Amino acid sequence: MSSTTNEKIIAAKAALKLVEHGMVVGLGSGSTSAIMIELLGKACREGLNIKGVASSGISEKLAIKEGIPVISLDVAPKIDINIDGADEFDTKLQLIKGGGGALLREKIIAHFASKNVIIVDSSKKVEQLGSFPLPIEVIPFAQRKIMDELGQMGLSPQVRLHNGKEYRTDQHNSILDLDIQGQTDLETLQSSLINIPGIVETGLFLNTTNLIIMGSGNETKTFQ
Ligand SMILES: O=C[C@H](O)[C@H](O)[C@H](O)COP(=O)(O)O
Repeated sequence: MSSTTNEKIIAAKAALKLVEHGMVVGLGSGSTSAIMIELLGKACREGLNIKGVASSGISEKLAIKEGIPVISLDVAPKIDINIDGADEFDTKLQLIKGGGGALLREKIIAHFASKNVIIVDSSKKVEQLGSFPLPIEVIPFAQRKIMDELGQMGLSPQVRLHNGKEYRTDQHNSILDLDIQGQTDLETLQSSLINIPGIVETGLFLNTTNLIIMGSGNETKTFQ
């Protein structure tokens, strides 16, 4: 097993301790969240009584396979805890997410969750966000014009591809990956992007996270 995978498992095991009987749990997306879902599934099979709200079709399928009762956000009375991964984080608990294209539902769940816990391996910690291109979800109808505007803003948008075709999200939208290196005012960047009609959401998670659990070697480090 790679040291990165080991760190993801260590972080997920630490997060599992925060999940209590009766909770509604937000299920993140990506490889670290998949490890979390597998751990939750095992705990459910051993008697833990929780319900999950999935942030992507892939996570929903995995959760069902693992035996976690999955409910839709609409019928969830509340989300007690949301456990998700990240592509980058800084010590101000700001994140870039969406490497796997699930940023929109992830952000919706993060907004409605009482507590947001991010689990990561140590490669995800950065001084300043932006080495990882920022994913944004856009309506395909407006994609070309949005790309022109983002190009003028110096953000070098790239259309995300999958198997040689344009990638589509669970909502059938496109993902553009932006170069935000050197951008220090992330709140303003978020506002500028979200104010462009046709941009549905961005992968900047600036004010949602309560706790980050990072696997570091054989230990965990926390940021809160
Ligand atoms: O869209 C995907 C999500 O934001 C993931 O949580 C993020 O890409 C991190 O994924 P991983 O745990 O595979 O590094």
